[in-house]
Amino acid sequence: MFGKLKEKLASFTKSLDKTVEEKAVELEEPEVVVEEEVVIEAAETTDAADGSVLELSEAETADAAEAIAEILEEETLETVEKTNRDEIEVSVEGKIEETPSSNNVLEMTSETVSDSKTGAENTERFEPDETESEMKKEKAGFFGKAKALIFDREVILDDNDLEGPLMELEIALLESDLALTVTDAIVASVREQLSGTRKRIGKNTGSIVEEALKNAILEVMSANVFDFDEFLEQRRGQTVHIAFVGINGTGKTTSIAKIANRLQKNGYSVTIAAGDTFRAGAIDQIQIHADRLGIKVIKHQEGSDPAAVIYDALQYAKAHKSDVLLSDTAGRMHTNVNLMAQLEKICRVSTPDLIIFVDEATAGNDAVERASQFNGAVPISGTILTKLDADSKGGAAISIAYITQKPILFFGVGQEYDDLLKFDPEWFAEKIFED
Ligand SMILES: Nc1nc2c(ncn2[C@@H]2O[C@H](COP(=O)(O)OP(=O)(O)OP(=O)(O)O)[C@@H](O)[C@H]2O)c(=O)[nH]1
Repeated sequence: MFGKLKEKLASFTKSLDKTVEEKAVELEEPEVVVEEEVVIEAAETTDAADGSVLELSEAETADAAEAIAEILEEETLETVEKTNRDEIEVSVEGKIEETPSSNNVLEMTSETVSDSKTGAENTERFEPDETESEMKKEKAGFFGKAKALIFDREVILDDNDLEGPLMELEIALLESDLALTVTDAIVASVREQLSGTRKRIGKNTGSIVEEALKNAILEVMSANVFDFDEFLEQRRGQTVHIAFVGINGTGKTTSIAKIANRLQKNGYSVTIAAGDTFRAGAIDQIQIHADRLGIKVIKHQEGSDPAAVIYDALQYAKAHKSDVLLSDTAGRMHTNVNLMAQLEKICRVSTPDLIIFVDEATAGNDAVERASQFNGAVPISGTILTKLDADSKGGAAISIAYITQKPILFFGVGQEYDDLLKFDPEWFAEKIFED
Protein backbone atom coordinates (compact mmCIF):
# COMPACT_ATOMS: atom_id res chain seq x y z
CA MET A 1 0.00 0.00 0.00
CA PHE A 2 1.25 3.52 -0.86
CA GLY A 3 4.38 2.04 -2.46
CA LYS A 4 5.26 5.15 -4.45
CA LEU A 5 4.66 7.57 -1.60
CA LYS A 6 6.76 5.39 0.71
CA GLU A 7 9.54 5.36 -1.82
CA LYS A 8 9.54 9.12 -2.19
CA LEU A 9 9.38 9.83 1.53
CA ALA A 10 12.18 7.34 2.12
CA SER A 11 14.34 9.20 -0.36
CA PHE A 12 13.74 12.47 1.52
CA THR A 13 14.51 10.95 4.92
CA LYS A 14 17.66 9.35 3.55
CA SER A 15 18.92 12.60 2.13
CA LEU A 16 18.27 14.52 5.35
CA ASP A 17 19.64 11.71 7.50
CA LYS A 18 22.94 12.19 5.71
CA THR A 19 22.95 15.88 6.65
CA VAL A 20 22.04 15.05 10.24
CA GLU A 21 24.85 12.50 10.42
CA GLU A 22 27.34 15.00 9.08
CA LYS A 23 26.31 17.67 11.54
CA ALA A 24 25.97 15.47 14.59
CA VAL A 25 28.41 16.23 17.35
CA GLU A 26 29.29 14.12 20.33
CA LEU A 27 28.47 15.74 23.61
CA GLU A 28 31.54 16.70 25.60
CA GLU A 29 30.36 15.56 28.96
CA PRO A 30 28.01 12.73 28.34
CA GLU A 31 25.97 11.18 31.04
CA VAL A 32 26.47 7.47 31.39
CA VAL A 33 23.31 6.24 29.77
CA VAL A 34 24.12 2.59 29.39
CA GLU A 35 23.04 0.28 32.15
CA GLU A 36 26.38 -1.00 33.25
CA GLU A 37 24.85 -3.88 35.22
CA VAL A 38 23.68 -5.45 32.01
CA VAL A 39 27.23 -5.58 30.71
CA ILE A 40 28.58 -6.82 34.03
CA GLU A 41 25.94 -9.50 34.24
CA ALA A 42 26.57 -10.70 30.71
CA ALA A 43 30.28 -10.81 31.38
CA GLU A 44 30.03 -12.58 34.73
CA THR A 45 27.52 -15.21 33.80
CA THR A 46 29.35 -16.34 30.70
CA ASP A 47 32.86 -16.51 32.01
CA ALA A 48 34.96 -19.03 30.12
CA ALA A 49 36.54 -21.93 31.95
CA ASP A 50 40.01 -20.43 32.15
CA GLY A 51 38.50 -17.24 33.49
CA SER A 52 40.13 -15.14 30.84
CA VAL A 53 37.36 -14.76 28.30
CA LEU A 54 34.23 -12.76 28.90
CA GLU A 55 31.34 -13.38 26.58
CA LEU A 56 29.01 -10.52 25.64
CA SER A 57 25.93 -10.70 23.51
CA GLU A 58 26.58 -9.97 19.88
CA ALA A 59 24.80 -6.63 19.97
CA GLU A 60 26.55 -5.47 23.14
CA THR A 61 29.88 -6.48 21.82
CA ALA A 62 29.29 -4.76 18.53
CA ASP A 63 28.24 -1.61 20.39
CA ALA A 64 31.20 -1.78 22.72
CA ALA A 65 33.60 -2.38 19.87
CA GLU A 66 32.11 0.46 17.90
CA ALA A 67 32.22 2.73 20.92
CA ILE A 68 35.80 1.98 21.70
CA ALA A 69 36.86 2.32 18.13
CA GLU A 70 35.32 5.78 18.05
CA ILE A 71 37.08 7.13 21.11
CA LEU A 72 40.48 5.75 20.30
CA GLU A 73 41.98 8.91 19.03
CA GLU A 74 45.63 9.01 18.10
CA GLU A 75 46.44 10.95 21.19
CA THR A 76 44.84 8.28 23.32
CA LEU A 77 46.86 5.58 21.67
CA GLU A 78 50.01 7.45 22.49
CA THR A 79 48.99 7.64 26.12
CA VAL A 80 48.29 3.96 26.23
CA GLU A 81 51.59 3.11 24.66
CA LYS A 82 53.20 4.82 27.57
CA THR A 83 51.30 2.86 30.16
CA ASN A 84 52.63 -0.44 31.40
CA ARG A 85 49.46 -2.38 31.83
CA ASP A 86 47.35 -5.23 30.54
CA GLU A 87 45.57 -4.94 27.29
CA ILE A 88 41.93 -5.62 26.72
CA GLU A 89 41.02 -6.73 23.29
CA VAL A 90 37.48 -6.63 22.07
CA SER A 91 36.72 -8.63 19.00
CA VAL A 92 33.52 -8.16 17.08
CA GLU A 93 32.88 -11.89 17.21
CA GLY A 94 31.54 -11.45 20.72
CA LYS A 95 34.42 -11.82 23.15
CA ILE A 96 36.32 -9.55 25.44
CA GLU A 97 39.68 -11.05 26.02
CA GLU A 98 42.25 -10.14 28.61
CA THR A 99 45.64 -10.77 27.24
CA PRO A 100 48.76 -10.05 29.19
CA SER A 101 50.66 -7.64 27.13
CA SER A 102 53.89 -9.01 25.76
CA ASN A 103 54.92 -5.54 24.86
CA ASN A 104 53.39 -2.17 25.41
CA VAL A 105 52.25 -1.45 21.86
CA LEU A 106 48.59 -1.66 20.98
CA GLU A 107 47.48 -2.87 17.60
CA MET A 108 44.20 -1.79 16.00
CA THR A 109 42.64 -3.62 13.12
CA SER A 110 39.12 -3.30 11.74
CA GLU A 111 38.17 -6.34 13.78
CA THR A 112 40.05 -5.64 16.93
CA VAL A 113 40.24 -2.54 19.03
CA SER A 114 41.93 -2.02 22.30
CA ASP A 115 40.65 -0.49 25.47
CA SER A 116 42.37 2.67 26.36
CA LYS A 117 40.23 5.72 26.98
CA THR A 118 42.50 8.02 28.89
CA GLY A 119 45.74 6.93 30.34
CA ALA A 120 46.10 7.53 34.04
CA GLU A 121 42.64 6.52 35.13
CA ASN A 122 42.68 3.25 33.25
CA THR A 123 46.23 2.41 34.16
CA GLU A 124 45.14 2.40 37.74
CA ARG A 125 42.07 0.32 37.07
CA PHE A 126 43.82 -2.52 35.34
CA GLU A 127 46.62 -3.17 37.74
CA PRO A 128 47.42 -6.92 37.61
CA ASP A 129 46.87 -7.38 41.34
CA GLU A 130 43.20 -6.43 41.19
CA THR A 131 40.68 -9.23 41.66
CA GLU A 132 39.11 -10.63 38.56
CA SER A 133 35.63 -9.56 39.55
CA GLU A 134 36.69 -6.00 40.18
CA MET A 135 38.38 -5.97 36.83
CA LYS A 136 35.23 -7.14 35.13
CA LYS A 137 33.24 -4.39 36.77
CA GLU A 138 35.75 -1.79 35.75
CA LYS A 139 35.69 -3.06 32.20
CA ALA A 140 31.93 -2.95 32.19
CA GLY A 141 32.03 0.56 33.57
CA PHE A 142 34.37 1.56 30.83
CA PHE A 143 32.17 0.08 28.14
CA GLY A 144 29.20 1.86 29.61
CA LYS A 145 30.98 5.18 29.40
CA ALA A 146 32.35 4.47 25.98
CA LYS A 147 28.89 3.61 24.73
CA ALA A 148 27.47 6.72 26.34
CA LEU A 149 29.97 8.80 24.44
CA ILE A 150 28.77 7.43 21.18
CA PHE A 151 25.10 7.31 22.07
CA ASP A 152 24.94 10.86 23.31
CA ARG A 153 25.10 13.16 20.36
CA GLU A 154 23.15 16.14 19.25
CA VAL A 155 22.54 18.09 16.12
CA ILE A 156 21.37 21.57 15.23
CA LEU A 157 20.06 22.01 11.72
CA ASP A 158 19.70 25.45 10.18
CA ASP A 159 17.61 26.57 7.22
CA ASN A 160 20.55 26.06 4.86
CA ASP A 161 20.81 22.42 5.83
CA LEU A 162 17.10 21.93 5.28
CA GLU A 163 16.67 23.84 2.05
CA GLY A 164 17.70 21.09 -0.37
CA PRO A 165 15.97 18.18 1.37
CA LEU A 166 12.77 20.18 1.92
CA MET A 167 12.61 21.06 -1.73
CA GLU A 168 13.00 17.37 -2.47
CA LEU A 169 10.19 16.65 -0.02
CA GLU A 170 7.93 19.20 -1.68
CA ILE A 171 8.42 17.62 -5.08
CA ALA A 172 7.94 14.13 -3.65
CA LEU A 173 4.63 15.12 -2.06
CA LEU A 174 3.33 16.89 -5.15
CA GLU A 175 4.26 13.88 -7.28
CA SER A 176 2.34 11.72 -4.83
CA ASP A 177 -0.81 13.68 -5.62
CA LEU A 178 -0.90 15.81 -2.53
CA ALA A 179 -2.67 19.11 -2.95
CA LEU A 180 -0.36 22.13 -2.99
CA THR A 181 -1.71 23.68 0.21
CA VAL A 182 -1.30 20.38 2.04
CA THR A 183 2.22 19.98 0.71
CA ASP A 184 3.05 23.48 1.92
CA ALA A 185 1.61 22.68 5.35
CA ILE A 186 3.66 19.50 5.68
CA VAL A 187 6.88 21.13 4.52
CA ALA A 188 6.34 24.07 6.89
CA SER A 189 5.70 21.72 9.79
CA VAL A 190 8.84 19.66 9.10
CA ARG A 191 10.89 22.86 8.83
CA GLU A 192 9.49 24.17 12.11
CA GLN A 193 10.21 20.93 13.92
CA LEU A 194 13.76 20.57 12.67
CA SER A 195 15.16 24.03 12.14
CA GLY A 196 17.28 25.71 14.76
CA THR A 197 16.49 23.50 17.70
CA ARG A 198 18.99 21.28 19.45
CA LYS A 199 18.06 17.68 18.94
CA ARG A 200 19.54 14.89 20.97
CA ILE A 201 19.90 12.11 18.50
CA GLY A 202 21.86 9.43 20.30
CA LYS A 203 23.07 6.80 17.91
CA ASN A 204 20.09 6.71 15.59
CA THR A 205 20.15 9.68 13.23
CA GLY A 206 17.22 8.45 11.17
CA SER A 207 14.55 8.79 13.79
CA ILE A 208 14.39 12.58 14.05
CA VAL A 209 13.66 13.12 10.38
CA GLU A 210 11.10 10.34 10.21
CA GLU A 211 9.51 11.53 13.43
CA ALA A 212 9.19 15.10 12.14
CA LEU A 213 7.63 13.96 8.89
CA LYS A 214 5.29 11.58 10.65
CA ASN A 215 4.15 14.35 13.00
CA ALA A 216 3.56 16.68 10.07
CA ILE A 217 1.46 14.12 8.22
CA LEU A 218 -0.48 13.28 11.36
CA GLU A 219 -1.19 16.95 11.90
CA VAL A 220 -2.75 17.46 8.48
CA MET A 221 -4.67 14.18 8.56
CA SER A 222 -6.18 14.67 11.95
CA ALA A 223 -8.61 17.44 10.95
CA ASN A 224 -11.68 17.15 13.13
CA VAL A 225 -11.17 13.48 13.87
CA PHE A 226 -14.58 11.96 14.44
CA ASP A 227 -15.49 8.63 15.95
CA PHE A 228 -18.20 7.04 13.83
CA ASP A 229 -18.88 4.28 16.35
CA GLU A 230 -19.18 6.69 19.24
CA PHE A 231 -21.56 8.88 17.22
CA LEU A 232 -23.89 5.93 16.68
CA GLU A 233 -23.54 4.64 20.20
CA GLN A 234 -24.68 7.99 21.57
CA ARG A 235 -27.81 7.76 19.40
CA ARG A 236 -28.91 4.24 20.21
CA GLY A 237 -32.70 4.09 20.20
CA GLN A 238 -33.05 6.75 17.49
CA THR A 239 -33.01 6.19 13.73
CA VAL A 240 -29.72 7.60 12.47
CA HIS A 241 -29.89 8.59 8.83
CA ILE A 242 -26.70 8.36 6.78
CA ALA A 243 -26.66 9.48 3.13
CA PHE A 244 -23.87 8.55 0.72
CA VAL A 245 -22.82 10.92 -2.05
CA GLY A 246 -20.14 11.00 -4.71
CA ILE A 247 -19.48 10.58 -8.41
CA ASN A 248 -20.15 7.44 -10.48
CA GLY A 249 -18.35 4.20 -9.97
CA THR A 250 -16.17 5.13 -7.03
CA GLY A 251 -17.58 2.43 -4.77
CA LYS A 252 -20.57 4.10 -3.12
CA THR A 253 -22.93 1.14 -3.31
CA THR A 254 -20.24 -1.31 -2.22
CA SER A 255 -19.33 0.96 0.68
CA ILE A 256 -22.97 1.10 1.79
CA ALA A 257 -23.01 -2.70 1.86
CA LYS A 258 -19.74 -2.76 3.82
CA ILE A 259 -21.04 -0.25 6.37
CA ALA A 260 -24.34 -2.16 6.65
CA ASN A 261 -22.40 -5.36 7.31
CA ARG A 262 -20.25 -3.62 9.94
CA LEU A 263 -23.31 -2.10 11.64
CA GLN A 264 -25.08 -5.43 11.80
CA LYS A 265 -22.01 -7.02 13.34
CA ASN A 266 -22.10 -4.28 15.98
CA GLY A 267 -25.72 -5.11 16.77
CA TYR A 268 -27.55 -2.36 14.87
CA SER A 269 -30.62 -2.95 12.71
CA VAL A 270 -30.33 -1.42 9.25
CA THR A 271 -32.65 -0.26 6.46
CA ILE A 272 -31.47 0.81 3.01
CA ALA A 273 -33.00 3.47 0.72
CA ALA A 274 -32.47 2.79 -3.00
CA GLY A 275 -31.97 6.46 -3.76
CA ASP A 276 -30.07 5.95 -7.01
CA THR A 277 -33.09 6.01 -9.29
CA PHE A 278 -31.04 7.38 -12.16
CA ARG A 279 -28.65 4.62 -13.24
CA ALA A 280 -30.19 1.55 -14.84
CA GLY A 281 -29.48 -1.44 -12.66
CA ALA A 282 -28.57 0.58 -9.55
CA ILE A 283 -31.72 -0.48 -7.66
CA ASP A 284 -31.08 -4.15 -8.46
CA GLN A 285 -27.44 -3.78 -7.43
CA ILE A 286 -28.27 -2.46 -3.97
CA GLN A 287 -31.05 -5.03 -3.64
CA ILE A 288 -28.57 -7.87 -4.29
CA HIS A 289 -26.27 -6.61 -1.52
CA ALA A 290 -29.23 -6.15 0.83
CA ASP A 291 -30.51 -9.67 0.13
CA ARG A 292 -27.09 -11.11 0.95
CA LEU A 293 -27.04 -9.22 4.21
CA GLY A 294 -30.72 -9.75 5.03
CA ILE A 295 -31.62 -6.05 4.98
CA LYS A 296 -34.90 -4.38 3.96
CA VAL A 297 -34.66 -2.04 0.93
CA ILE A 298 -37.15 0.76 0.35
CA LYS A 299 -37.35 1.48 -3.38
CA HIS A 300 -39.47 3.17 -6.05
CA GLN A 301 -39.42 2.87 -9.81
CA GLU A 302 -36.31 3.70 -11.79
CA GLY A 303 -36.43 7.39 -12.75
CA SER A 304 -38.57 8.41 -9.78
CA ASP A 305 -37.71 11.30 -7.45
CA PRO A 306 -34.85 10.17 -5.21
CA ALA A 307 -35.82 12.66 -2.50
CA ALA A 308 -39.24 10.97 -2.29
CA VAL A 309 -37.73 7.48 -2.03
CA ILE A 310 -35.39 8.52 0.74
CA TYR A 311 -38.14 10.37 2.59
CA ASP A 312 -40.33 7.23 2.49
CA ALA A 313 -37.43 5.07 3.61
CA LEU A 314 -36.85 7.33 6.60
CA GLN A 315 -40.51 7.07 7.65
CA TYR A 316 -40.31 3.31 7.29
CA ALA A 317 -37.08 3.06 9.28
CA LYS A 318 -38.48 5.19 12.09
CA ALA A 319 -41.76 3.28 12.18
CA HIS A 320 -39.88 -0.01 12.36
CA LYS A 321 -37.38 1.27 14.90
CA SER A 322 -34.49 0.62 12.60
CA ASP A 323 -31.29 1.92 14.20
CA VAL A 324 -29.75 3.14 10.97
CA LEU A 325 -31.00 4.14 7.53
CA LEU A 326 -28.37 4.06 4.79
CA SER A 327 -29.37 6.06 1.71
CA ASP A 328 -27.77 5.43 -1.66
CA THR A 329 -27.81 8.32 -4.14
CA ALA A 330 -26.99 8.45 -7.83
CA GLY A 331 -23.42 9.14 -8.73
CA ARG A 332 -23.10 12.61 -10.17
CA MET A 333 -20.38 14.84 -11.42
CA HIS A 334 -19.62 17.65 -9.06
CA THR A 335 -19.73 19.94 -12.11
CA ASN A 336 -23.32 19.07 -13.01
CA VAL A 337 -25.31 21.93 -11.53
CA ASN A 338 -28.75 20.30 -11.87
CA LEU A 339 -27.72 17.06 -10.25
CA MET A 340 -25.95 18.89 -7.44
CA ALA A 341 -29.17 20.90 -6.89
CA GLN A 342 -31.07 17.62 -6.72
CA LEU A 343 -28.65 16.40 -4.07
CA GLU A 344 -29.28 19.53 -2.04
CA LYS A 345 -33.01 18.81 -2.26
CA ILE A 346 -32.54 15.23 -1.05
CA CYS A 347 -30.59 16.45 1.95
CA ARG A 348 -33.13 19.20 2.69
CA VAL A 349 -36.10 16.84 2.60
CA SER A 350 -34.65 13.92 4.53
CA THR A 351 -32.16 15.76 6.80
CA PRO A 352 -29.45 13.13 7.11
CA ASP A 353 -27.53 12.99 10.39
CA LEU A 354 -24.39 12.21 8.44
CA ILE A 355 -23.56 12.84 4.80
CA ILE A 356 -20.67 10.67 3.71
CA PHE A 357 -18.69 11.50 0.61
CA VAL A 358 -17.29 8.43 -1.16
CA ASP A 359 -14.39 8.60 -3.58
CA GLU A 360 -11.48 6.46 -4.60
CA ALA A 361 -7.97 6.96 -3.30
CA THR A 362 -6.60 6.22 -6.75
CA ALA A 363 -8.16 9.46 -8.05
CA GLY A 364 -5.56 11.52 -6.22
CA ASN A 365 -6.03 15.26 -6.51
CA ASP A 366 -9.26 14.83 -8.49
CA ALA A 367 -10.83 13.17 -5.47
CA VAL A 368 -9.75 16.07 -3.29
CA GLU A 369 -11.22 18.58 -5.72
CA ARG A 370 -14.50 16.64 -5.86
CA ALA A 371 -14.69 16.38 -2.09
CA SER A 372 -14.31 20.10 -1.92
CA GLN A 373 -17.11 20.69 -4.46
CA PHE A 374 -19.51 18.24 -2.83
CA ASN A 375 -18.79 19.81 0.51
CA GLY A 376 -19.73 23.17 -0.99
CA ALA A 377 -23.13 21.82 -2.13
CA VAL A 378 -24.07 19.69 0.89
CA PRO A 379 -22.31 19.74 4.22
CA ILE A 380 -20.40 16.48 4.18
CA SER A 381 -19.58 14.94 7.54
CA GLY A 382 -16.62 12.93 6.35
CA THR A 383 -15.17 10.75 3.63
CA ILE A 384 -14.83 7.09 2.79
CA LEU A 385 -11.84 6.57 0.53
CA THR A 386 -12.13 3.36 -1.45
CA LYS A 387 -9.68 1.23 -3.41
CA LEU A 388 -6.75 1.80 -1.14
CA ASP A 389 -5.78 -1.75 -2.03
CA ALA A 390 -5.23 -0.62 -5.61
CA ASP A 391 -2.12 1.31 -6.49
CA SER A 392 -2.92 4.64 -4.89
CA LYS A 393 -0.16 7.17 -4.42
CA GLY A 394 -1.57 8.07 -1.02
CA GLY A 395 -1.88 11.78 -1.72
CA ALA A 396 -5.67 11.90 -1.65
CA ALA A 397 -5.76 10.20 1.72
CA ILE A 398 -3.45 12.82 3.16
CA SER A 399 -5.07 15.81 1.46
CA ILE A 400 -8.76 15.20 1.68
CA ALA A 401 -9.29 15.79 5.40
CA TYR A 402 -7.13 18.90 5.36
CA ILE A 403 -8.85 20.45 2.34
CA THR A 404 -12.42 19.71 3.39
CA GLN A 405 -11.67 20.05 7.11
CA LYS A 406 -13.85 16.96 7.47
CA PRO A 407 -12.45 13.67 8.68
CA ILE A 408 -11.75 10.51 6.77
CA LEU A 409 -14.04 7.91 8.30
CA PHE A 410 -13.15 4.66 6.58
CA PHE A 411 -10.87 3.19 3.96
CA GLY A 412 -12.15 0.63 1.46
CA VAL A 413 -9.45 -1.96 0.93
CA GLY A 414 -11.07 -4.58 -1.31
CA GLN A 415 -14.31 -5.86 -2.73
CA GLU A 416 -15.46 -8.03 0.18
CA TYR A 417 -17.81 -6.74 2.87
CA ASP A 418 -15.14 -6.94 5.51
CA ASP A 419 -12.67 -4.94 3.44
CA LEU A 420 -13.38 -1.75 5.33
CA LEU A 421 -10.93 -0.14 7.75
CA LYS A 422 -11.94 2.47 10.26
CA PHE A 423 -9.65 5.42 9.71
CA ASP A 424 -6.93 5.96 12.21
CA PRO A 425 -4.30 8.63 11.45
CA GLU A 426 -1.68 6.82 13.55
CA TRP A 427 -2.21 3.62 11.60
CA PHE A 428 -1.89 5.51 8.34
CA ALA A 429 1.30 7.29 9.38
CA GLU A 430 2.83 4.00 10.54
CA LYS A 431 1.82 2.34 7.29
CA ILE A 432 3.62 4.83 5.09
CA PHE A 433 6.83 4.46 7.04
CA GLU A 434 6.86 0.73 7.53
CA ASP A 435 9.43 -1.31 5.61
N1 LIG B 1 -10.45 -2.97 -5.21
C1 LIG B 1 -11.51 -2.36 -4.71
N2 LIG B 1 -12.65 -2.26 -5.43
C2 LIG B 1 -13.71 -1.64 -4.88
C3 LIG B 1 -13.66 -1.07 -3.60
N3 LIG B 1 -14.88 -0.50 -3.36
C4 LIG B 1 -15.63 -0.72 -4.46
N4 LIG B 1 -14.94 -1.41 -5.39
C5 LIG B 1 -15.36 -1.83 -6.71
O1 LIG B 1 -15.60 -0.68 -7.50
C6 LIG B 1 -16.61 -0.92 -8.46
C7 LIG B 1 -17.66 0.20 -8.39
O2 LIG B 1 -18.29 0.10 -7.15
P1 LIG B 1 -19.79 0.55 -6.92
O3 LIG B 1 -20.09 0.32 -5.50
O4 LIG B 1 -20.70 -0.06 -7.92
O5 LIG B 1 -19.65 2.07 -7.24
P2 LIG B 1 -20.76 3.20 -7.18
O6 LIG B 1 -20.09 4.41 -6.71
O7 LIG B 1 -21.94 2.73 -6.42
O8 LIG B 1 -21.13 3.36 -8.67
P3 LIG B 1 -22.42 4.10 -9.28
O9 LIG B 1 -23.58 3.28 -8.85
O10 LIG B 1 -22.19 4.07 -10.75
O11 LIG B 1 -22.47 5.45 -8.72
C8 LIG B 1 -17.16 -2.28 -8.13
O12 LIG B 1 -16.58 -3.22 -9.00
C9 LIG B 1 -16.68 -2.56 -6.72
O13 LIG B 1 -16.49 -3.91 -6.43
C10 LIG B 1 -12.43 -1.17 -2.85
O14 LIG B 1 -12.28 -0.70 -1.72
N5 LIG B 1 -11.40 -1.84 -3.45
